[in-house]
Amino acid sequence: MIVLKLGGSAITDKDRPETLDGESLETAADAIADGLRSGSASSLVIVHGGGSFGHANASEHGVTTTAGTHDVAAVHDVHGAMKTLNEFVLSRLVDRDVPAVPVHPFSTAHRDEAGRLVLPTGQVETMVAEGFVPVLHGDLVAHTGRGVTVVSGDELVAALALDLAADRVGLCSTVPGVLDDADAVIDEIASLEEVAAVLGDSDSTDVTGGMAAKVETLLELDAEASIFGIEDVSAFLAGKTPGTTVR
Ligand SMILES: Nc1ncnc2c1ncn2[C@@H]1O[C@H](COP(=O)(O)OP(=O)(O)OP(=O)(O)O)[C@@H](O)[C@H]1O
Ligand SMILES: C=C(C)CCOP(=O)(O)O
Repeated sequence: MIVLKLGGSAITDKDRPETLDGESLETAADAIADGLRSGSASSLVIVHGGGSFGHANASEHGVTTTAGTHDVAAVHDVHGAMKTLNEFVLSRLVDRDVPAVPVHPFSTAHRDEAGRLVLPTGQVETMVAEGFVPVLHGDLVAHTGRGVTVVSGDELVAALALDLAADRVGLCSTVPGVLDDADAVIDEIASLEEVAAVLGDSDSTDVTGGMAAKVETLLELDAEASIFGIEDVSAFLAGKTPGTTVR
């Protein structure tokens, strides 16, 4: 089982609200279609982030992974933006004969009082067993005592990887890996302390914490995870470990 996240900052144009980076999304979709055809990625779950969809809307409504809202209009606005992006991602995949189907976390997941994410995965597992490629996305989720809060695609990747005992976990982003203070790709990360000084937020509006939150989430996994650029989706699906490996 492979869990692959298409980073929102990689598949959208982060400088323009609700705009795709069509070329990058098509590069990723081509790589996924090739991976399925070659058999190297036959059991695949995809998650995508928000990029220029979702984050700005969430920020306008003051919603983050911990700050919630009970405003119905905010729910429709943020969840609606993420569903729009999900439709774009699905259509690029289906155009290439990838059997991609949507899974909207707002309708299935929630957070408990302590903020822990509860994500049922039975439907995802059954979809994969039946030959589909489920495509989840960062979203809002109902949060006990706080209305709704944001769930990042990275948190979904971690929950799916744990629950489905993923063999491989990959996150593509707008950078070729985690960069050191000289902008060189760091090959391996084994603890937060060794890289904390170079980890920052995203360059664009981002309510879920950028690279720092990504590395922190991945360090909690049993499986090792790779962080790489969109041009390396193909290599990752072919079994290689491009970019930065978090173990
Ligand atoms: N040391 C670092 N190495 C690489 N990127 C870094 C580093 N510190 C901060 N960043 C920022 O983190 C960003 C990647 O995190 P971001 O959350 O934007 O990625 P994403 O998952 O592709 O997008 P989204 O959260 O929208 O899904 C990079 O574009 C860069 O601006
Ligand atoms: C902002 C929303 C709703 C989802 C964010 O998901 P991410 O881009 O993976 O952090």
